[in-house]
Amino acid sequence: MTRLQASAVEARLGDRQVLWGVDLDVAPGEVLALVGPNGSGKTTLLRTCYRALSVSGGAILLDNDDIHSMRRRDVARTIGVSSQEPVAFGGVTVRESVRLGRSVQRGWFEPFRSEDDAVVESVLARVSLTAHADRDVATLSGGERQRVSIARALAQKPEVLLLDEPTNHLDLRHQLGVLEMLRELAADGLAVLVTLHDMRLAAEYCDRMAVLHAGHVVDVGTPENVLTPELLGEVFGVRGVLRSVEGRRVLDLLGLVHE
Ligand SMILES: Nc1ncnc2c1ncn2[C@@H]1O[C@H](COP(=O)(O)OP(=O)(O)OP(=O)(O)O)[C@@H](O)[C@H]1O
Repeated sequence: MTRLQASAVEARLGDRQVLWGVDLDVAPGEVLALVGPNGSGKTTLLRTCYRALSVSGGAILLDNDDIHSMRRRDVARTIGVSSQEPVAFGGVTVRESVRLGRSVQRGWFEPFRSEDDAVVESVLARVSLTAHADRDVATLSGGERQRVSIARALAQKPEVLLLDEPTNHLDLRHQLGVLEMLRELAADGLAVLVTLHDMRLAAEYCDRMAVLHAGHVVDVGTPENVLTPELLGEVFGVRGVLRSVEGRRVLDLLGLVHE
């Protein structure tokens, strides 16, 4: 199993520096939620982690190996990604789109085997897409496409899983379904890094959370340690209280902070 680390990561977009000295450590077996206000750099940090964006300082490490010194293919095999980018343009079925995840693992020119088909069918079932497997992805709803993107990442059987807002567009049942699934994957030993806007879901389902604010990590730790009224006020401009109900964390939001 593989550990993902960001070490003093700096990143630029155009002529703007967007990440400043970011340190992060995602261990096998944990779900780490990356939270922060709009524009704080969450997507940018995720993109540096899978080499979609080069760092301008520091490094992204997979078990102490800098991903920029690794073969691109080894990085792609280790890290599964569900990003905000479209899963496919028209003319590709759900099943074909998910099979692409298998090809990353198997190699593009290797023939498909029956075990690859079994993996594809099992991840389709896991995200409730079996009934839609033969549909063109262009005809799917936003939530169904979101699940295709997650299924494709899972088909890869990655050791590190990165997800950018995986609950976007999902109805309540599927939001909880995806987050329960991330917990199961972590229990299987994956290192899971997930950006989430919904702080209530982040609080309930993650092991630890990292808070980004204007490109800086301002806090990392358990939700109990991080989600203090002070932090919620200073970083998010809201009032809130974290409590425990039947052993689950519940974040109550109590409105905006008024100066
Ligand atoms: N091409 C670009 N050139 C310059 N700045 C950019 C570019 N793309 C994004 N940015 C800026 O970089 C910052 C970080 O963006 P990023 O998308 O990583 O934030 P985020 O935390 O994921 O935001 P959100 O919660 O809104 O999805 C933002 O201020 C954004 O405006």
